Amino acid sequence: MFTRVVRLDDEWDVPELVAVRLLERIIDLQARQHIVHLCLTGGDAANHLYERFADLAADAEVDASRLQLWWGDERFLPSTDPERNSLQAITRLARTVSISSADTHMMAGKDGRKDSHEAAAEYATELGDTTFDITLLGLGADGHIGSIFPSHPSFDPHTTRRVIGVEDSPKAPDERISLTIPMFNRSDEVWFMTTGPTKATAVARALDGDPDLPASHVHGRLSTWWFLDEAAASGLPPRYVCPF
Ligand SMILES: O=C(O)[C@H](O)[C@@H](O)[C@H](O)[C@H](O)COP(=O)(O)O
Repeated sequence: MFTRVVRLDDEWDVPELVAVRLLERIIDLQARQHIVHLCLTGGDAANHLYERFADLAADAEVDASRLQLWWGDERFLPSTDPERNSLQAITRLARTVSISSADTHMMAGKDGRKDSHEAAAEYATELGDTTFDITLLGLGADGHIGSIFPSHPSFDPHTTRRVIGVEDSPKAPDERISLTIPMFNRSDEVWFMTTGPTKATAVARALDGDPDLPASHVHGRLSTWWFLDEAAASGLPPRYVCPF
């Protein structure tokens, strides 16, 4: 297992580069296995990626029927709420990727459910023994990933649970659903996409292994990639960052 840090010299390059690499990896994986399982996330960096990926996928040989989309976390809102991570991703990807509902595994919306814990239990059942080929993650300025926050009950690197309900989230909305750190770590590859100066300290602390940050505990079974722009990489020692 290895970690690689890739620095790009312009914020807008990160979504573009990750989209190109993601397309290449999916095509490469689909040449070797029937189904590719992707675990997506929410946030601005992720949404910019989905836009770029849709641009590229229009002319590429991605077989959407052999692509299963999962989510690492979700905002616990009514299923039609446009603020939901899954709806923001699908709205962008479906522009050119013919995703069928059978291949998208969205975390449940509020819609009459008691709470996020009920929705988390449903997702754990749907997951079964599924593991992901690639998990995409953003990074909060506080070092959160998915909906796992520092100094918060959601943050337990040793839990045996795979999916949890999250209350009193420091990032709105206050109720969420999230895969746990051990579940993220069952992914073959974990890709972090992070841009902007507000993330520089969290990036440096995570790559330095600060145990108080959830991001420090997340690693792919085979590889972990950090795709950073200049500003997000600005807190790293020169030895750490190799231009792509
Ligand atoms: O609900 C969300 O937004 C995501 O679960 C969250 O984990 C996001 O990925 C990070 O907060 C980074 O978000 P940005 O890319 O917008 O900074």
